[in-house]
Amino acid sequence: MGTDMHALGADPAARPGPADPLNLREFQAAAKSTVDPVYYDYLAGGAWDEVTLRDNEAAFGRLSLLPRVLRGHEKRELDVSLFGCPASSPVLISPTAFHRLVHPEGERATARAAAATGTIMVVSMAATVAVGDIAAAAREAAPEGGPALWFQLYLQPDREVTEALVARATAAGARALVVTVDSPVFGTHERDRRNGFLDLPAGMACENMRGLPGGEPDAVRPIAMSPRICWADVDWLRRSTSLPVLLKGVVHPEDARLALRHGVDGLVLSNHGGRQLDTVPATIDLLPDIVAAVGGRIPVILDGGVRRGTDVVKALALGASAVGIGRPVLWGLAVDGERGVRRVLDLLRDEVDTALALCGAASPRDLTPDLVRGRP
Ligand SMILES: Cc1cc2nc3c(=O)[nH]c(=O)nc-3n(C[C@H](O)[C@H](O)[C@H](O)COP(=O)(O)O)c2cc1C
Ligand SMILES: O=C(O)C(=O)c1ccccc1
Repeated sequence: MGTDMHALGADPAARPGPADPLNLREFQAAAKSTVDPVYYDYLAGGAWDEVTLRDNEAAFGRLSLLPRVLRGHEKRELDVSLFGCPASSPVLISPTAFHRLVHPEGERATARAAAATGTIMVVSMAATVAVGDIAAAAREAAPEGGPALWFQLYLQPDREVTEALVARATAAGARALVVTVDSPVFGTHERDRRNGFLDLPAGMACENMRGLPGGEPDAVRPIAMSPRICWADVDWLRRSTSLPVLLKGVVHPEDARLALRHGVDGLVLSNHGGRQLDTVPATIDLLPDIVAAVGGRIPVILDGGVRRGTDVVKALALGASAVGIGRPVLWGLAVDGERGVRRVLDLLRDEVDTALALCGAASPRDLTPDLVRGRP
């Protein structure tokens, strides 16, 4: 056959076997059959009735793509650069807690896959491996420098603690700080209540929280979610670091405008994968209003429900600079460790490449809002 139908299978070692997942949803199904059901519920679940959880994915399905034809390009260029960090695709790894729940190597394996594929990884403050050790694993996998790690944090009521966390992330080489602002309290996950999943199993801990100021040298401090956190804390952080500061979880256009006024460098448009306030709209439905509020002054990264290359193309066309994926990374990690995460990232990158070509686009820059239609 003259077409490149099976390009994915060109390397026999990488060729999927008959049972290998072929897309991100099949990775979820494969993970479901191997992960302890209590942990699966923790990862897959959302808050209250899980309306937002479902809608994040469903909303992409309500949008259509209207491709352009005869645009005469040879190859696609998927590379992007965000805050001076080059990446091989506009898909980055959103921060998720507790990777060791599904794989003994935990965040180390995820970081190796990110490094090997040229993907920006946002390390969670609630990682089960310390950020310095995650960075070391990434360096081993891509000794020539590799892609960036960013660090996600919840501003702690005790500023000394936040300062120490920022210092650790900075020392580890993190290139940006992603401050999650949608969690003044922790959302209610009824699946976890039903299952009695309240804490990490013995032998696992939030390693970034170990040995912080005000505690015993080896003690792990609980992560505080504090309703007292306000814009003054963002101003303080902005002054206390030279790293780019992004806010994750801004969904109201007025807050996007406030973020600009407070000198924030970027936004992650996120509803926390439907895990915080339930019934918040799907992020893809909010994107046009947030992009309009920001007016191109800072990048907007979207996460929530991205499962296909067409989802990525829709978000980019509507003005996102990049997208993040949360759960699919955990599914890959659960199924096959580093290799599984690599496969998830490669599959999605290939889908984006094909979807771009089919839209008549040579790069994300060619994607414009007129390519996206609401379904009648
Ligand atoms: C198991 C799990 C843990 C998460 N932990 C964090 C976290 O520690 N910090 C954070 O800002 N967001 C966290 N998130 C939210 C993700 O960063 C992201 O917003 C969300 O998963 C995106 O949706 P998706 O899973 O549909 O791709 C978590 C999500 C999941 C599923
Ligand atoms: O589960 C989550 O979504 C999450 O954000 C989190 C935050 C702190 C600790 C564990 C998980």
